[in-house]
Amino acid sequence: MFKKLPGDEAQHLVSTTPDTAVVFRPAVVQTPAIVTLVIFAWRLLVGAVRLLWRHPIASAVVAVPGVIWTMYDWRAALIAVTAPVSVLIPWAFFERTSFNRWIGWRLLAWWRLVWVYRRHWQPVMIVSGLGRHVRGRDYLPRLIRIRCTFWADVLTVKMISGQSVKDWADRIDHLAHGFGATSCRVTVERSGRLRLTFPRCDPLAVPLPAVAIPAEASVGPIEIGKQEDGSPYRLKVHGTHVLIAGATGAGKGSFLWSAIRGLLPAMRAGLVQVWALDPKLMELSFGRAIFGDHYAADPAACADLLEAAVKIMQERAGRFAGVQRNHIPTTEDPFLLVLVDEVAFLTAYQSDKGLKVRISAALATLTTQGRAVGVGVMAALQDPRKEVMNIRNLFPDKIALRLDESEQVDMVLGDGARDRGALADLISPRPEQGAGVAYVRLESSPDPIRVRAAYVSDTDIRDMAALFTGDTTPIEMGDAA
Ligand SMILES: Nc1ncnc2c1ncn2[C@@H]1O[C@H](COP(=O)(O)OP(=O)(O)OP(=O)(O)O)[C@@H](O)[C@H]1O
Repeated sequence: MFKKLPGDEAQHLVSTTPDTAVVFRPAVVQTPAIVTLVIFAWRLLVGAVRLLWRHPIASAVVAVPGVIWTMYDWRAALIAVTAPVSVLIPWAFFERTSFNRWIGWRLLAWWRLVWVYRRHWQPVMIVSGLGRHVRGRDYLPRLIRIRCTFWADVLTVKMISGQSVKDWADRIDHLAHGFGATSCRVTVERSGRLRLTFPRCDPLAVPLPAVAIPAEASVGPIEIGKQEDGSPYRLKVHGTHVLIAGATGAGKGSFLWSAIRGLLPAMRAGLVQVWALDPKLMELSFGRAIFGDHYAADPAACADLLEAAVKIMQERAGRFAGVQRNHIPTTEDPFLLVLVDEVAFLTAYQSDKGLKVRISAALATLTTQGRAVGVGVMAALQDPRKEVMNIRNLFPDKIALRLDESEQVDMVLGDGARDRGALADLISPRPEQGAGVAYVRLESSPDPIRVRAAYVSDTDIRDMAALFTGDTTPIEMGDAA
């Protein structure tokens, strides 16, 4: 009835645990020496071919001088080694960027692969639970490729069949500490393959000066600052709504002012109007001249301004219906951006119930219907809890600056954002290091990206106001306020 297995059952097994597995001592088969030798020779051959295939350049670096030495003499081999080195050293010193692109980052990637990732791969995978050790065999995710950039190691990994992205996202802490990095980000490359990013340094640790005012009038995307890979970070404001959340002093103002700065030429050309709601009377009042009549600070004036924006929106919707589905900014129908600093002052913390209802209704109407007709809302707030901001899900694009608690990250950026590496609660509270640093999650991508907004100083704002009000022709404003 039972199939007989090779080997002996271990006798006299004493256990007090009822479900102890039955242990078999494996049968020992004597292998002839020649078979073992053939197996080892075959493995050596396969290993050599794989080495040549995977690392042709490294193999050539070692093999070519050896071959020259054998064919000629050691002097020829020495020349073969020193000639390229005498080219590489000046190249590395004087043309660092191209040297790194072609040689430096590849060498570093190889070194990091050998010294960090391959060495620690098995223990990190097993201990974190991403790999399994079953009956003496390791089942590990495969490390397919490693690429180094100036700030991070980027690994391509093939998951074990049956694993999910969440399995990895839940273990970013294990991975980061296991491989000696401060954090780890997980993104999906394609089905079954993940990209893990381990930062080696923080390229956003230094404050950025304000971005130059664009020469051309444009409604965006507006250059706000930098991304981690050094490329400019551009924020879309036309055709969306943006929610900016951050603890006090996190640098919300730099996002608001960088957006205004980028839109300034378009404002001068009459293609954009920025309406400012400044209930704290601090942030936006500084450049009040830029907003003209479309500035409100006390809650009643804020409600009026928002309702005026709703009116414009509805009038446009009536006119555009059946004629056009997307808004194109013109001087007749400019893009209208409603900026709200500390929106909770107008909603959750508003003691006048009537005003609170009017403001909440106007904001909800603008965020649900405004983007197709060229009305956008950009709102900043400190506390992202639902009871404080119950319409936060109506903002397609979200920005999380430094937050006080880890739970707030998903409240702002949406479910799973923190697991994927948006560690907004760990952004440095030191202004020079962390103010303006944020994780952005766009409607179009589930992967949060880390950016830093440029700092628009008081002098920059004063210059912007002077530029806007100085030699410009007055801009046609809507009949609000
Ligand atoms: N992008 C930035 N780069 C460097 N430093 C910045 C940046 N943004 C702001 N700071 C610094 O951080 C300080 C606080 O910034 P800011 O007032 O914009 O924060 P906030 O989030 O608006 O705070 P609050 O909600 O209290 O108004 C600024 O005075 C400035 O010194």
